[in-house]
Amino acid sequence: MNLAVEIENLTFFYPDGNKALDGVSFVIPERSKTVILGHNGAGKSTLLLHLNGLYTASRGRVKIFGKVINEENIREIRKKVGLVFQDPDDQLFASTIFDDVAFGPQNLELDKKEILRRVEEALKAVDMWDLRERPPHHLSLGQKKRAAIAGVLAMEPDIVVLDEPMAYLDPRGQEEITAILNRLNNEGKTVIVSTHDLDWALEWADYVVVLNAGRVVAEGDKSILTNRQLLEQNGLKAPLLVKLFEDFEGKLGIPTNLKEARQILRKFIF
Ligand SMILES: Nc1ncnc2c1ncn2[C@@H]1O[C@H](COP(=O)(O)OP(=O)(O)OP(=O)(O)O)[C@@H](O)[C@H]1O
Repeated sequence: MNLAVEIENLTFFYPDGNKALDGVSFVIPERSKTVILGHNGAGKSTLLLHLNGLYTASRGRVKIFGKVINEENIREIRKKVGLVFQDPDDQLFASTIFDDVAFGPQNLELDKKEILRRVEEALKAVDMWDLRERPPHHLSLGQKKRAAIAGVLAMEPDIVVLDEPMAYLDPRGQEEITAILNRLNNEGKTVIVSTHDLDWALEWADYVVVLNAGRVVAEGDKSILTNRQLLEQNGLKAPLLVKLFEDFEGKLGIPTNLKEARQILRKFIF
C-alpha cells in the first residue's frame, strides 16, 4: 500500500498553550477516500492545517509521499497538497471568481496560456465556468464552496484536503460536492475530508480516522463506522443504517453502505 500521508507522533500547542493534538500517529493510503471524524474541538481542523504546512508540528512530523514537511520543501508540498477551508470566505477575496482561481497558478509564475488552461479546467470541473465573471460575494454558499475547490484544483494537487465541505449545504449542494469528490478520486487523487456526518461517511469513505481530544482513537477501513460503541464513546453518532441493522446482528450482518443494505434485505425477505 502506497501512502499519501504519514503522521508520526504529532503534538501541537496553540500559542495560548492549548494542546490541540497530542501524539497523533496514523497513515492515509494513496488514492483513498479518507474521512477524519471527531466531535467539536477534537482537533480535525488543526490536524488538516498541518497537511500542507500551514501549521508546524510542535513535536513529531508529517510526511507527504514519504517526505517530511520542512521549510525547504514547503513550496513543493503546497503544490502537492491542496487545502479547502471550511469557510469559503476565508479563501475567496478577488473581485471575480476567475481572478480568484487564477491567483494560485499566477503565483507559480506559469505562462498566461497555462494559467488560462488551468483556470478553465478547474472551473469546469466544479461546474462554475459560466459564473467566472461573478464577484464571490454574489454567489450562494454552495457556489462559493465549489469556487473555493476550483481554486485548489487549479494548483493540480495530488492530495485534496477539505475541512467539513458539507457543512451548511442543502441536500442538492451536498450531492454536488460529493460528485466532485468522487470525480477527483476517480482521477487518482487522494481525497481527505473532515466531517461530523457519519451517514455520509459510511456511504462515501473507504478509510477512516477517528479523533477524540487531540488523539487518534481508531484508524482503518470503514468497518470502524459500524462499531456503534466506539463511535458513541468518542462523542459521535453512529450511522442510521448501523443502528437499524445492529438489532439483527448475527442474522443480517451490518452493511457498510446503502447498496449492501439493500442486498442484505433482499436476501432476507426473498
Ligand atoms: N486559535 C486557537 N487558539 C487556541 N486554541 C484553539 C485555537 N483554535 C482551536 N483551538 C482549540 O484546539 C482544539 C481543537 O480545535 P479544532 O478546531 O482543531 O477542532 P475540530 O475538531 O476541527 O472542531 P470543529 O468540529 O468544531 O470544527 C479545541 O480545543 C479548540 O478550542
